[in-house]
Amino acid sequence: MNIGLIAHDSKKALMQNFCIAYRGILSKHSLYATGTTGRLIEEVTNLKVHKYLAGPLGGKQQLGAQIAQNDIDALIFLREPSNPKPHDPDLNDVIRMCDTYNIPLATNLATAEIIILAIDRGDLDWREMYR
Ligand SMILES: O=C(CO)COP(=O)(O)O
Repeated sequence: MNIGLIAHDSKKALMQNFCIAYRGILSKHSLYATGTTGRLIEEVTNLKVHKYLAGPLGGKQQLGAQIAQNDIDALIFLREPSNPKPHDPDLNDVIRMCDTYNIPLATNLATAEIIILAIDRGDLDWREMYR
C-alpha cells in the first residue's frame, strides 16, 4: 500500500510517536510525506519515507497530485483543529481529493490507528483492484 503522511506543526511529535509505535506495520508499505513531516519521521524511526517539498512550498500539491492519480491508498493527516493556517485551503484540497477518489483519510490519532490496523489486516487490499 502507498500511505500518505502529513502533520501540522503542533501534531508533528504525535506523528513521530505514531510512526514509532507502528513502524513494524509501516515498514511493509511505501510512505509518502510532505517534506518536514517526512524528515521528522525519518529522524526518529528507521523508516524510509519519500519526501515531497515542504507543505507550504508545494508538498501538499505534490501529494494531492499523487492522490489524483489514485496512487495513494490511505492518508493520515494529523491536523490542528484550531488556529487555521494561511495555507489551509491547500489542505482542504487534499481532503477533497480523498473524498473524490474514495481514499481512507484519518485526521486524528484514533482514526489513524484504525486505518493502520485495517491495512495490516488486509482490509484495504481491495484498493489494488482499482489502481
Ligand atoms: O504544511 C503542512 C501542514 O501545515 C505539512 O507540511 P510539512 O510536513 O512540510 O510541514
